[in-house]
Amino acid sequence: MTAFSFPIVGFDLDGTLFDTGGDLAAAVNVTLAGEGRALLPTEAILKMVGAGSRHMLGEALAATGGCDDALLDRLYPKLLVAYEADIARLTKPYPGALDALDQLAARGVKIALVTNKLEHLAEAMLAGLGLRSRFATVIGGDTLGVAKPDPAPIREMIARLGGGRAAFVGDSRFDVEAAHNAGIPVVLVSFGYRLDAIEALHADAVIDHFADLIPALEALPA
Ligand SMILES: O=C(O)COP(=O)(O)O
Ligand SMILES: [Mg+2]
Repeated sequence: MTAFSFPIVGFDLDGTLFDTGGDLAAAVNVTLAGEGRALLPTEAILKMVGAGSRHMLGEALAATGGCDDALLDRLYPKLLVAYEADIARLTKPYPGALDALDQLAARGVKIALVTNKLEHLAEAMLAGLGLRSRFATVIGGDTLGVAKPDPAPIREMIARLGGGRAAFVGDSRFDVEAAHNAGIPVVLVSFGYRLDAIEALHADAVIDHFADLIPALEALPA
């Protein structure tokens, strides 16, 4: 078998490999309820995911009566406690995600997780689902002090995995920009948590199902 075109493939977590929206939305709503705020529908909360959980909470507070830094500082720890307490209750891999990881691993590809979730929460979620061993490395939004769309997490992924040609798979503007800022191509999944229209993001490829991932990676220009 000839070597796969990308010896390193990185994945975003929320809305890409894992449907985390139910548990994220529950934690946001527990936090809003504790403040006497109105609850938000899951679909509204999903549009707030991508730039980290503090940003998500800020948007949720802004949408339910207002937000300032002092309020966010006070409620953010509560959100994290609520989320970690139930981090893998509704969360599950998207259809075909684990198969795609298996197929890449069978081709000798090194697989990374690069998320804007806090690293310890990403680790807790993976441990809760028994899936940590699928990833050669996990880089969170707080691992380097800068998060996607900064290219640093993508560059760190490539460095940790020994260098070589890499591609990234994500669901949001933050993923496309981080990958392109690091100079690597990005495959966008159409089913994740996205505020922007797909066409506005200029991904190198778009897939609707993980069964299409390997052909999409193979079709990317060398
Ligand atoms: O925590 C977030 O807002 C987003 O996390 P992600 O980078 O895995 O999509
Ligand atoms: Mg995402």
